[in-house]
Amino acid sequence: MLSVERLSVRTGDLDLVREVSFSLAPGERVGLIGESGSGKSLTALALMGLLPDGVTATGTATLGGTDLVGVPERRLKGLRGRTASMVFQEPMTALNPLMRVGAQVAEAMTLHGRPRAQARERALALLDRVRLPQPAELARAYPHQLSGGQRQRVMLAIALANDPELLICDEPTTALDVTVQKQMLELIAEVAPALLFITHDLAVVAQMCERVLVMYGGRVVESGPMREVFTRPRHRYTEGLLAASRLTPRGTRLPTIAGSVPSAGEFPDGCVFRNRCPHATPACEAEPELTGGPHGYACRHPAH
Ligand SMILES: Nc1ncnc2c1ncn2[C@@H]1O[C@H](COP(=O)(O)OP(=O)(O)OP(=O)(O)O)[C@@H](O)[C@H]1O
Repeated sequence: MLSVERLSVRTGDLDLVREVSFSLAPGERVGLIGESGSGKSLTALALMGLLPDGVTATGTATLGGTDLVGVPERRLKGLRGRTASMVFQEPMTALNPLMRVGAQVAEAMTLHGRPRAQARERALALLDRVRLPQPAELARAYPHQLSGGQRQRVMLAIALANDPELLICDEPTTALDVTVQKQMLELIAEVAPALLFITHDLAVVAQMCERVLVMYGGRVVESGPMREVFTRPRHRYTEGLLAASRLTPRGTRLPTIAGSVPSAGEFPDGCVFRNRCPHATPACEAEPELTGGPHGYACRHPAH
């Protein structure tokens, strides 16, 4: 569905993203990870046609047969939100502070030609879909009257407004506290038609995605099924990322998020990362034989 081939992004004669290729099938969730400055955001912005002035993309990217790279801005405006939609890290800067949030969700649809009354009605349905309480009341609020988590849900409602084929999330939960972050991730996993998920947080990617692309210095240096990349990293940079992360390969099962994570069947013996176990306690640490398992990963603790 999304097919990216040799996508490069440059400014002047400086290459910022180099020949990135990948594909993403309908319903698939792919993580894009890598250290700060590795080119993750520019890759996403290139797919959205939202690169900053002076920064250009070459190569090809098609989504459902529609070209995304090298398309004039006038055409892109009509496509954006219907092909791919994006949710950014900081919703306060993306929302209009002077406009009620319901009107902002509705505007995303009227801009694409939907009649005003219909758009208003659907805006309420979307606010409900992203599990905002009392949508009719909430629609009349201004962004500053909402919590960070609620604003991020409004952004998600806007992103979903025109039934995109692909949702791109760039660190969508970094600014949220842990409990709100978890709820938001569950919601994204549930509503995304297909997902390209950008993050620094390997634990989050392990939870959300089936496949992962690792970027380093503007290139994709490694890609593959999440489990493979995280348990048998081939690139030294990925090894370093894993070592520096909270993930340690001595674990138990991932908590289930909207059925997206590999089931115990896909992970022989429930083999995954220890810190993803919702029940992990210091007692498990004290009893290594319970966390050993045949692969060195499966948690055998009776309480789990
Ligand atoms: N407008 C711009 N002009 C010139 N260089 C830029 C521009 N925007 C980004 N860059 C550079 O391109 C590189 C990739 O940036 P990008 O924002 O894609 O990284 P990232 O992996 O998303 O990082 P982060 O995780 O910090 O958001 C960086 O070296 C950055 O400094």
